[in-house]
Amino acid sequence: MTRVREVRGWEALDSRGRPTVACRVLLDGGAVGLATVPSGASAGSHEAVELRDGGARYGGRGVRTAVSHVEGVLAAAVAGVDVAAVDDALPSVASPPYASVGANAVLAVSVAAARAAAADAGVSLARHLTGAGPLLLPMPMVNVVSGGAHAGSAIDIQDVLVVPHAAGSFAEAIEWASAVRAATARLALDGGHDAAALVADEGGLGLRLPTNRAALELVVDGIEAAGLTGRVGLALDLAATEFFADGAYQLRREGRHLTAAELVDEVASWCVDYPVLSVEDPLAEDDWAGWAAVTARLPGVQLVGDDLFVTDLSRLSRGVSAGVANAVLVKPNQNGLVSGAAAVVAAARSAGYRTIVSARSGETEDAWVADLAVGWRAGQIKVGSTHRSERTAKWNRLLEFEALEDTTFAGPWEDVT
Ligand SMILES: C=C(OP(=O)(O)O)C(=O)O
Ligand SMILES: [Mg+2]
Repeated sequence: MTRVREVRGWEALDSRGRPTVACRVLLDGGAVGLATVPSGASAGSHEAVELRDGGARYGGRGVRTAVSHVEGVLAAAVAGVDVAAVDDALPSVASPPYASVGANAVLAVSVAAARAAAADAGVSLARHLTGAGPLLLPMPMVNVVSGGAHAGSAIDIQDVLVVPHAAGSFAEAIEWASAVRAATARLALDGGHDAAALVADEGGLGLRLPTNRAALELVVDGIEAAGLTGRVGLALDLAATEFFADGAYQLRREGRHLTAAELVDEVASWCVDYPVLSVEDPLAEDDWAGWAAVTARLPGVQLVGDDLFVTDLSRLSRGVSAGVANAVLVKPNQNGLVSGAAAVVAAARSAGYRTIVSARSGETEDAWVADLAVGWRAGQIKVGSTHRSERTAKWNRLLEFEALEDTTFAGPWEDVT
């Protein structure tokens, strides 16, 4: 048993230039763990609650109050506690959704403690979580074209991503994704798009295209131009909650207002016309009926609940009981605790749902989410594009594992146990 000696917190910056919570946990014996937490733009309303200061600083987005809770009530709750039991002690101060202390404060302590425990054991966080045996590297989903809240609504849907499903290694998967992004960017420039406006929040191409379908078409053309047809497929994140308003799905770029049934028809037609392997949040976060309809309609497609499940056990079990979706996006800051997100991974796996560990659109250079994806044997990971350092930090962490450790690479859509 190694006890927590000290918890410190401070305000750092994320990739959108907004404040975020950073934390250092120091253990008896000298091991330390540091962590900075990310932040979403298309956040679900059922997520654990970020605490922001309000007022004038940083447009109200300061996190000094959350930091004061890190160094105050949260530090007091874990002082002298076995580092392995930190996640059990944190909820004694506040319970989900952590509105009083801030899930950004709670997660910072939780991740820093997990890192400190790994450091104390002399291993990486991934190794600490996964135990002995080869590390399982996840199949990446890589953003190529961005829209929605990540790209000034250039298109309505949020992400058109690629899945290099035939790649034989993680490094090859990233190389292929990079080739597709480069080819897609070239096609966009040839088509007259403004190079200066290209890079969106997650490093994807923020292209003002006439329709959503045009974005899929362009990336498929990029796959072909890169010579990777049949080896790289598409994944979509509609983030449909963001364009659901007044009882309809508002595709503003196209001037169309769709019912859930019409949107399901639209998505189903994309899945017929393009090599779509995975669709995230095709319906809004509380549209359980629409979700049931899309699940019945597209049994062969990976259907991922992000805003639907918000890395929450009770929402996931409602989905499992209703037979809704077949995969869960796992964002630790939606939950608030590393152990809470791990429990969602375990529950998903026992229900036969796939798991995709995900970063947020507001990130930092910190790469702990890559360690969690490996440590939990999640099978898939989504952290944005191959551009912007807060994205490459995660890919580079996985490339480092592949270069230096005994690893296996998650095959295409391999069911991981
Ligand atoms: C990463 C995502 O976006 P955000 O962090 O803005 O919620 C997502 O919706 O999957
Ligand atoms: Mg999403």
